[in-house]
Amino acid sequence: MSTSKKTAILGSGNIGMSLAKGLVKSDYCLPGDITLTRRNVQHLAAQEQQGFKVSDDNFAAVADSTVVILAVLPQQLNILLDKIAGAIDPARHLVISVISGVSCADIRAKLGNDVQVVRAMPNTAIAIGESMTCIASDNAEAENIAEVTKMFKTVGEVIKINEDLMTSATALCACGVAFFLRAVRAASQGGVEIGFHADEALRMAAQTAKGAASLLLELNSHPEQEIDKVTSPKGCTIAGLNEMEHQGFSSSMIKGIKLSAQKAGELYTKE
Ligand SMILES: NC(=O)C1=CN([C@@H]2O[C@H](COP(=O)(O)OP(=O)(O)OC[C@H]3O[C@@H](n4cnc5c(N)ncnc54)[C@H](O)[C@@H]3O)[C@@H](O)[C@H]2O)C=CC1
Ligand SMILES: O=C(O)[C@@H]1CCC=N1
Repeated sequence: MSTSKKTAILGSGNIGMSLAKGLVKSDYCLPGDITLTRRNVQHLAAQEQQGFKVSDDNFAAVADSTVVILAVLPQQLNILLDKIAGAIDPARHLVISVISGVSCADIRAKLGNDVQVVRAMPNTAIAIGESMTCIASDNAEAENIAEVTKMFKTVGEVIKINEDLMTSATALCACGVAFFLRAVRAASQGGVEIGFHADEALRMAAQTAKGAASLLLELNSHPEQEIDKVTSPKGCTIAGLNEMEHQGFSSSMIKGIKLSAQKAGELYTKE
């Protein structure tokens, strides 16, 4: 029997589904502890087969849960909050929002001032237990922050930050998955040009990227420290690296992250 809290994930798209998968894979809870909602439940047939509860009734899903995870798009949120407001009991429910650009106060403005809200910004690597999740709250009790930390720690790393940095965390960590994947894709395309088949080039680039990230995380070192070990004098690494910098490699990554952070703050329109 599961001792986990009944959880409703409202909006089971890319991140909602990845989170559900990750929580079950890590044994945080059983599929039957989670109700997945979506407007068209036909899209959740496979998840129902796996033992998740599925529903298109957000109000009922909230009424049947104690933890409510909001995972719709920012532009879909107000309709959802209007629907569930009557089912939220501040004494019973903890609301967790993974929605970019929406503050805890924005959510309370719709659900009631007493409701405890925690924002969490995971990324899609949550499905395999490798998320970098940032969490923030302006009113949740320590016990609830601890529970959210525990939940997301089962599916990756967790850092608690100030809420005003949440849009920055979105750009660096959530959007960041796409940025690094594009870098791996570009490396593999380069690999094809210099002689490898596409599938092997992609595998080689991905494992190389994983090794590079692991060097930083496991040795606790700085990128330049590790780069210095690769760049032999008059060698081929520094030639390639400097050419990339001449073409704006670091600059384009920095500018992209700044634009994403700005955009993350503009995604939600209060009504
Ligand atoms: N995709 C990502 O990597 C990340 C996304 N986020 C945030 O998570 C949220 C969802 O993003 P995605 O999963 O990418 O979008 P998505 O479009 O894949 O998922 C949203 C889901 O919500 C469903 N939905 C919409 N209105 C609904 C309603 N009233 N009731 C039930 N379901 C409803 C949609 O059918 C869809 O399946 C966004 O706010 C985004 O900012 C946060 C971190 C990472
Ligand atoms: O692209 C987006 O808006 C969402 C938020 C972070 C990742 N995906």
